[in-house]
Amino acid sequence: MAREAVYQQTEPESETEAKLPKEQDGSLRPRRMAEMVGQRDVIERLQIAIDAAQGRGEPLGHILFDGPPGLGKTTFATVIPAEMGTTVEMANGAGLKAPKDLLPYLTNLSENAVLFIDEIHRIPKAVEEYLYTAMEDFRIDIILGEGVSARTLNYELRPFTLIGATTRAGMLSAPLRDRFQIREHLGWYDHVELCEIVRRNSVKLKVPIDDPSAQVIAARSRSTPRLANNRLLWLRDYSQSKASGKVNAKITTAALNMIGIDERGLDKQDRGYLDTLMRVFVGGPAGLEAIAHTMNVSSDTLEDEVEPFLLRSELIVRTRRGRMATAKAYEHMKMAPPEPAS
Ligand SMILES: Nc1ncnc2c1ncn2[C@@H]1O[C@H](COP(=O)(O)OP(=O)(O)OP(=O)(O)O)[C@@H](O)[C@H]1O
Ligand SMILES: [Mg+2]
Repeated sequence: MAREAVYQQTEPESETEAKLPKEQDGSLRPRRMAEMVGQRDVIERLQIAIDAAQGRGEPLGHILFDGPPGLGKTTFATVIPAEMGTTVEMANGAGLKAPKDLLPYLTNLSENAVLFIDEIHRIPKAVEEYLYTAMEDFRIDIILGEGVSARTLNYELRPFTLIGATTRAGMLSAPLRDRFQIREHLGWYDHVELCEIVRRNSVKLKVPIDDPSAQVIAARSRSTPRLANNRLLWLRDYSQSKASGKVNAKITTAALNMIGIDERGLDKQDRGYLDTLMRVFVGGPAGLEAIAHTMNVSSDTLEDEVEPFLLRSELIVRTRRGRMATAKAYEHMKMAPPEPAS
């Protein structure tokens, strides 16, 4: 069961568990921009900005990355400081509950260093307001005391670059969003790019993968590098324990079938969603909350992690009255569509 949680990214039960799937492939994370696969246009624009900032001896403008989980936001936030030859402080929006939580990060930053705030949409308004002056003027105003005895201390910060990452760009307030000079949306990876990531990482992991096996993994990784890495890590374990270290397309397919990942890359949770929508709600329309309650998972998880891929694969559609399963979904799940109401 613990293994399933790692490889399949099922609904995390706690903060620590939530970190597990992400840290698992830490050793596979590219260290430099040149090691990254895909996102060519993003990389090209960033390289221009980095060159220009370095030429001027100034910090890079603040950067906001948005996009679905596992596409490289944190990776960019770690390779950019490496390219700049500077250091990075890592914070998480969920941990910055009050302005005082932000202070140690801001005051620790060395000149032109990077502050990375992951899940930046989760910072509360009071913290956000501190960030405004920090981002614009490299200054923070700390209010000490209360009422009539309150006084403001102005604190000069060393120039720095804020890199924010979010899976929910729409939840960011306009004033915060507008303070980022560079905004990049990370999109899905194509089949060729995923094959390349699998191939490169198989070398790092010393898994002797052939091209057909890499294709099987790529096809079942939902256009997401993190999932490709997780599938590859599982394949390594599986082949060591079941196939004396040998890997071919048949072994790869058996390994992925065993953890419930089908030929479209859907996992148990995705199929659970389709099953709920098709069986319990007779194909829909059904509201997100109702589906989430029936499945006993949070609606955020469904909206962020399950639905984007099902929508993109045209297995479900979102209508004004709720979610509906498509004919393609019935075909994929090998279920008979409901009789049309007469
Ligand atoms: N362009 C890339 N080239 C090669 N590997 C990549 C690339 N982007 C991501 N990866 C791999 O995918 C893994 C997940 O990426 P990353 O942690 O950067 O995603 P993320 O966008 O920050 O996701 P989350 O929203 O869940 O935090 C990385 O550890 C890395 O190994
Ligand atoms: Mg991340």
